[in-house]
Amino acid sequence: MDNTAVDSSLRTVEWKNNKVIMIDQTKLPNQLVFVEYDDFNQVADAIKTLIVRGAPAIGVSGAFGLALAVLQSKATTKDELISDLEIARKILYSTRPTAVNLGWGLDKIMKIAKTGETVEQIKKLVIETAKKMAEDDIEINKAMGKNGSILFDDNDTIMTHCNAGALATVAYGTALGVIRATRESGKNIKVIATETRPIQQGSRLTAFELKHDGFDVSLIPDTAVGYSMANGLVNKVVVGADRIVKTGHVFNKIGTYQVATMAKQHGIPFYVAAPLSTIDLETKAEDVIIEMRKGNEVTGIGDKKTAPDDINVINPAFDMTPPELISGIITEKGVARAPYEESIPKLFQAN
Ligand SMILES: CSC[C@H]1O[C@H](OP(=O)(O)O)[C@H](O)[C@@H]1O
Repeated sequence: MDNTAVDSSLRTVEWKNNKVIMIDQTKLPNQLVFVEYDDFNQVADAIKTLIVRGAPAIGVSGAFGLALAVLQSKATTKDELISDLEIARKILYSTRPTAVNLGWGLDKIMKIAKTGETVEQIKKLVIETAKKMAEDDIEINKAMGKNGSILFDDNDTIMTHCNAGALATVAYGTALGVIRATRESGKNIKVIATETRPIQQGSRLTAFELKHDGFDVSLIPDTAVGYSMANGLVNKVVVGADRIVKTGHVFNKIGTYQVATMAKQHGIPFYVAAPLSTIDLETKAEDVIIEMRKGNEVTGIGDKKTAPDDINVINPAFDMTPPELISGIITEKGVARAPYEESIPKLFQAN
C-alpha cells in the first residue's frame, strides 16, 4: 500500500457531492480503501461493523447519516420530514451504545432540524450543521492537543491504548492529538502503542498512523503493559474515551482499566483526552451500557481460527476506569483534575 496517501490531515469521514466518504478502517493497515454511501442505512452498517470507529468519528458519521436521510426523504411537509429523520435517528443510534458522541451528534442534528420551517430549509440546515460538526472536530482536537501538551516532557515515552487518533476522529486525534501537539511544541517524544486485542486498533491503526507521521513508535502486546512499566520504559500514559461521566469514571476500550491500574502501581501519570462531546453529565457510571461484541473477534484473527469451535467467549468492547486512577482529563476547554464532580462541570463554563 502507498503509505504516502495517509497523513494526519486525512479525513476519516467527510461529506462530498451529497455523499458520505469514509476510510474503510477494517482494511487498514494493508489497504487504504475509501467507501462512498448515499443511504443512511449504509452509514449505520459502517458504524456497527467498525468500518468507521472512534467516538468522535461515529458522532460525525451519525450526523452525516441524517444528512443522507433528508436527501432520501420524499416528505413534502416539515412534520413528514422530521418523522423520516426520527426513523433514521433510531436506526443510527442503535448501532453502538457506549460512546456518548453518537447520541450527541444525532440529537444536535435533530434539534437544529426542528428549527426549520420548510422541507428545503430543514435539508439545508441538517447538511450544513453536519459539515460544521466535522470541521469543528478538527479544531477541538487541536485545542485539546495544545492543552494536553504541557503535561508531557522532553524525552518522555508515552504509552497509548487503542486508537484515539486521526482515524478515531475526523482528523488529528484526541489522545494522539495530544501526542502530535507535544511533538509540535518542540519536545522529543517516543510512543508505545499497545496492540489492543481483539480487533487490534493499536497495531492496525495507531502504529500505522504514527509511523506514517514519522513518530518513533513501538508496538507491544497488551500483555506487556506491566513489563514495560516495571522496566522503566514508560513515563506517562494518554488514552481516549467513549464516555466520561461527571464523577470522572471513564469508559474506554477494553484493557484501559488494566493499563490505568498498572500505571497507578508504578506511579506513572495516566491521562484521558476527550472532547466535551464525550462527557455525559446525566448518566451514572453504574448505568452506562457496555457494548458486548461477537465472540468471533476473539476466536480468530481474520480467517485464521485461534480457539476451539463453540468455546464460550466474553467480549466487552469497553471497560470502566475509576477516577482515582486518572491523573487528569484533557479537553479543548482545559484539564480537569480530581475531585472531578467539581472540575468537570466547570469545563462547560469555561469560555
Ligand atoms: C477518540 S476515539 C475514542 C475511543 O473509541 C475507540 O473505540 P472503538 O475503536 O471501539 O470505536 C476507543 O475506545 C477509543 O479510545
